[in-house]
Amino acid sequence: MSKLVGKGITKTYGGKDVLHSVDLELESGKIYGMIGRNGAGKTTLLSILTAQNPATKGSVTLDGEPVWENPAALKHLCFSRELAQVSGNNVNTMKVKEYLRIAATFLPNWDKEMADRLIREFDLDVKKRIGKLSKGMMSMVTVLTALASKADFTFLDEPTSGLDVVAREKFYKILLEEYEQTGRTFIVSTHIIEEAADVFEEVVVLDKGSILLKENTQELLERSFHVSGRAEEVEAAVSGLRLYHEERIGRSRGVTVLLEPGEKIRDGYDVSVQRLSLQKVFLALCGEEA
Ligand SMILES: Nc1ncnc2c1ncn2[C@@H]1O[C@H](COP(=O)(O)OP(=O)(O)OP(=O)(O)O)[C@@H](O)[C@H]1O
Repeated sequence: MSKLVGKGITKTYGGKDVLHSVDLELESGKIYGMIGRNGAGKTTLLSILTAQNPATKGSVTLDGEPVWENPAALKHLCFSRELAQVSGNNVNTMKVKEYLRIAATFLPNWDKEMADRLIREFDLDVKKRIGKLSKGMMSMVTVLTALASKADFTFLDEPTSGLDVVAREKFYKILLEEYEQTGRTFIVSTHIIEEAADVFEEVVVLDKGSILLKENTQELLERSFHVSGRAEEVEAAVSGLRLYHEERIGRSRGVTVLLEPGEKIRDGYDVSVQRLSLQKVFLALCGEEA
């Protein structure tokens, strides 16, 4: 089993730390979801983990070997970021097929057959110039590049942002098929949390440049609850627990709790206890303060 390990990753831009000594271990054979608010540092972290951007401090290793300027390690990594963000004039004037031909030369495990199949599945016109593609078609090119790279650790930054709902479903279906057949590791950052929640075996929550949580998605959902009712009943039921989010309407109160081992919501109080979706857990963790 391979491990990609980031240790003490700090990134400073213009004197400001945008990543604060981040430690992160990614194991092979999992699909990770990375979620965080705008500007949390997701793209920066993914680009550092794949050695496309140097860390100001800290290290990234694959099975103990540094990845920076190390072709032996880099051939196992692929970072497919939004094409709209990387397109310079050179890329914009390229036809899709030229872009893919160049990608194939940079990615040592390129699977041409898979690329051709995905071109058909996404109905992509490879004769079109990148600059003339719609946002969704650009997303398809980046998704296709990531999947056909066959890299052991494949990072996708907002892969579904430009895709319509049909194409998004198709993307997750293909991702799961590929994962089941190959056991490759995928790290997917997304803002569209709910539709991806079932796909992510583990979820990494990044908030203001720090990792707030990295956990099996199912286990996280099993310990996350919303407790509501009359304020005094709720207070008694959750007394001693850490509250992540809180609403008050008149004499009613609602709170979100993430139970730690050994903790429980106290019995015997007149409260409603509900499970939360991943999106609600995320809102409680990264939304307004409790
Ligand atoms: N090249 C750069 N120069 C200066 N600041 C940068 C640069 N790249 C990113 N930043 C800053 O670093 C912080 C994190 O940005 P990053 O793009 O990593 O966040 P993100 O979580 O991917 O955001 P989003 O979800 O909006 O894409 C932001 O404050 C951003 O302005």
